[in-house]
Amino acid sequence: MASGPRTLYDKIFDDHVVKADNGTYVLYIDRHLVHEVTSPQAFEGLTNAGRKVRRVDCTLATVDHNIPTTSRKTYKNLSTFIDQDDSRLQCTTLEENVKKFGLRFFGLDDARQGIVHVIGPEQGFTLPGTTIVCGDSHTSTHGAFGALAFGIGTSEVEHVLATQTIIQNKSKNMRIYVSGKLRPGITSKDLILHIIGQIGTAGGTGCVIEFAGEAIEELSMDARMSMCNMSIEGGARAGMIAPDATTFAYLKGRPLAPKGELWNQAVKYWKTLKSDDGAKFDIDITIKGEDVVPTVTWGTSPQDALPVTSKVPDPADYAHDQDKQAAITRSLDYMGLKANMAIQDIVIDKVFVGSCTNARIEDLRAAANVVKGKRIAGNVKRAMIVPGSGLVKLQAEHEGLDKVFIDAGFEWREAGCSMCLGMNPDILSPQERCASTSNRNFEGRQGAGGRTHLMSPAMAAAAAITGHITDIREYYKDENKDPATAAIEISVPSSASASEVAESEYDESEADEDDTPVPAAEPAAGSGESSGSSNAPAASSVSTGIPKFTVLTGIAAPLERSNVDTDAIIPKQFLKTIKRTGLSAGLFYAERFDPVTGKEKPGFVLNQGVYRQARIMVVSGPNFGCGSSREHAPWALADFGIKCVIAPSFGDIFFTNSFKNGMLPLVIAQETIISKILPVAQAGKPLTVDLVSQQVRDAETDAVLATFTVDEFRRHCLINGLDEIGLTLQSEAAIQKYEHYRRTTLPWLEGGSTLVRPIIQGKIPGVPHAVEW
Ligand SMILES: CC(C)[C@H](C(=O)O)[C@@H](O)C(=O)O
Ligand code: SF4
Repeated sequence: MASGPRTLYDKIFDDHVVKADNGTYVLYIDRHLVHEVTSPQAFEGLTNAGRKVRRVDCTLATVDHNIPTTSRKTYKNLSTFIDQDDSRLQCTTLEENVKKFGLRFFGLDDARQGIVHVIGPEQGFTLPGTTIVCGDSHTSTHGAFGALAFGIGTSEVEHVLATQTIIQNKSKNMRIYVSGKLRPGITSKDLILHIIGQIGTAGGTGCVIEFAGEAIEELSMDARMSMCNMSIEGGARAGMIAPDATTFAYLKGRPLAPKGELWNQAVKYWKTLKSDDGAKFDIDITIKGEDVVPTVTWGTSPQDALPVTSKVPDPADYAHDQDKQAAITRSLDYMGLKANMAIQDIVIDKVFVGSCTNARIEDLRAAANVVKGKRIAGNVKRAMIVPGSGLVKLQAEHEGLDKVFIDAGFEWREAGCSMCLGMNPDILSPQERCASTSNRNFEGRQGAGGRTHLMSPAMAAAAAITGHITDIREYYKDENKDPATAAIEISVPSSASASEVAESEYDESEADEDDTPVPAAEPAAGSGESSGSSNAPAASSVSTGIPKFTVLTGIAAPLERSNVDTDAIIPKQFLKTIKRTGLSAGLFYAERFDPVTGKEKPGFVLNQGVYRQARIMVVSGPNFGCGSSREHAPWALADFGIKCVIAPSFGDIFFTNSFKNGMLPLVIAQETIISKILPVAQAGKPLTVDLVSQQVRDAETDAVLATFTVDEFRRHCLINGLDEIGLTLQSEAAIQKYEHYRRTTLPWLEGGSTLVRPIIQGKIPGVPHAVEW
């Protein structure tokens, strides 16, 4: 536990410790969000081990990534609605699992369905001071409420389902203080892109970022969510903002927020959730709010963010930094851009307003205001508005925004992840260029060969009208609009705030009359009994085990790159599986195979000679495995035969995911890698990675090239092949003790009056499943 003045992160962390052992903590998880892509293997693991979901009342599931965003007017069921076989299988598998384990589920016939990070806050499932996880990297979004929210891999999803806890090490505290005010027309999306441009995609590695300062306090909840959403793009484990009056006003009256006396108790506690004066931050950065201008990305990493008034970088200016020069050259080539061209001269083909970053009601209002009374430019082939949830869609329609968009030539879609990731039919064609409000511009992210420019909703809307990237300030000037008020010009009917729409969709008394099978009665708060319940098989603490890792000798493949994201390690089309095996075919797919012929590209290291047998990968640059939480990345490496990756640093979630699969992600100083280890790999010679003696050796000469240390608990689990779920379940008494503490100290987090009992799709009277679809 932290002593002395504590940060917001320290406070929430300390309040959730079930067990501490030498720097390794078992943390209780208050809220677990589940979606179809990262859960099938977790539920399969539970089933195989005969385990149940510990807290069905703290778990909420939906489908979002794989679903088409076409009209649901004729929707009957998931099986008939989704054409793609693998997408359909993932969705129906989730549907079966929520039935089997008795979980709450918002399916496509439920107005509350939407992107997992939009629906949690909307329902009041997300609350200040809670720990929130999801098998999705953008779980950081929920930190906007002063929650400790972070993405996890599928093995951890299984761990949370089974134990309602997670094993954690303490992250570093980082503060990004935004002083002063943002200038008129500048949004939190510009601010977060600006910040990532400054700190880089590895800037927050190993940290939890607290965003603070006047400019942050002035942001609405929707705007705060956009900021925290992208803290993962800054490499952080989580982002958070202290809860305040804005937070409480947003939450009050939400269906799952506490009510009555519990609300008062909760607010009293929530008001204590701020960093103490004198609390120590390991990294403290100040950004001047007034320095932030409309910001867009030009390249293939979120850190390639520049003011819209700038020029595309020139590799010739980076002769002093060869890594950077190579990265810029590669990005320019992929993006089809010329060095030194004005960013505003970049002509676009498509526009996507959507994603968990920017598909909330305020985002749609901002975009609608820009396009009202206009038509999209002739060169824009397609412009899509994809609301973040069914309730955002209803609200927007209530305000007439759908009509504004349709009149301007936009498509008005149903809720889902859509073109943010292209796991569904909404994708870019090769070489198409998109102005996008999403969060990732990686190669192939929105479709193989597609080119993404990240920006705010207002800027994406302006680009749709002008046909090229546009400075929103100039656009507003031409329109004689005041940028300070432009985003809210479209009137909001006072009778229907988003929370009221959300509220109207759920009536607890009606749900109580529902005939949904209820797994088991919830004990009253403070009764001392475990309040989790499930109709699934009883818990088992049998350890199923992971492959052991002791000493590994094998060929090491060299990869001279930085910031290798998990989208590159395994692209989205390979995530549509319900298995953990057979993924090597997708490993580094875009780099290994020609997209048209499917033939191997001879230039990629894993297609060359001895490296086809690689057991180890040696990466020269930092931040390997950044981005998405997909555990498919380590699964694919392991399936290929690579059990150890050596790099100067790793993306947090990839790092953890590797250990859970009996693999070793090994952090070694960059100089040592470049001078001692990489040459052996480049010569096609074998290396030995010895976890027992913590050494990397030249396998032929046995010379020690590097020594290393690995967190003791993780090393112990790897060497002995221990399954962490089995280990954690042995701490049942500590978990029950914590649950008793939680029931008595933080009662608003419990079942009973504040949390609804589990509900199954299509079973709640009063919820407009068919609405106007
Ligand atoms: C599918 C999921 C693992 C992934 C994530 O973790 O971020 C996705 O949401 C993404 O945005 O790439
Ligand atoms: S980043 Fe995109 S794909 Fe991932 S959860 Fe958000 S909207 Fe969905």
